[in-house]
Amino acid sequence: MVNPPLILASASPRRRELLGRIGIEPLAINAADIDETPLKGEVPRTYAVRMAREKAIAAASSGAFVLAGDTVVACGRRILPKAEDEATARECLKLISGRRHRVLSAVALRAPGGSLHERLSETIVRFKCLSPPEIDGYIAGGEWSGKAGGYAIQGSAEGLIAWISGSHSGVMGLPLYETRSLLAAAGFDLA
Ligand SMILES: Cc1cn([C@H]2C[C@H](O)[C@@H](COP(=O)(O)OP(=O)(O)OP(=O)(O)O)O2)c(=O)[nH]c1=O
Repeated sequence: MVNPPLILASASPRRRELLGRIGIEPLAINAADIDETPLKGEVPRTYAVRMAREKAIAAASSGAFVLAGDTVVACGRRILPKAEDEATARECLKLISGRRHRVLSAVALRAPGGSLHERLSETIVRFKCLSPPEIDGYIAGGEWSGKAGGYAIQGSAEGLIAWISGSHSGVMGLPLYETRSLLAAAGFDLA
């Protein structure tokens, strides 16, 4: 069976790499530029799914599958920002130090006919209690840049993570189990 083309609606090189791990090479990358402001009172899981869905809709292309993802780090009901500067990254690390937080990673698929389907992965992560020198060292390394919650599990932060329950690929940005099952349910041939 020949699949319709698949477009990845993401500027994230990690999402492309993760997709490659399950043998899928997108025909094109069409990063969606959407308003990522959470709605008033919006809870993290609803927000993550809505963002993934809106990215898939924004990159819609007739006759193609469009895949999008969104990864949100949450402390209780609080949605942590994507760290774009050192001060934000530092604030996030102080908040998640020594306690559990959740990583909600949503994936949305727009099928060639226009129907939309989503899946959500939820992972619980616990960092060790971070000392001030550990926080300084992590900040100096710069791996936090552009990452939700101010860290990247795929880098040196893994040495600071005491425990994780859920999906490692989900924390990185694209939950592969959910992605595969979403594609299979929509009739994409993964053979
Ligand atoms: C927590 C965590 C997040 N991240 C990344 C994944 C996402 O790229 C980013 C969260 O932002 P997203 O808005 O999910 O994605 P993005 O802006 O990078 O890309 P696009 O919207 O174009 O698809 O944080 C990691 O790479 N590792 C981690 O451990």
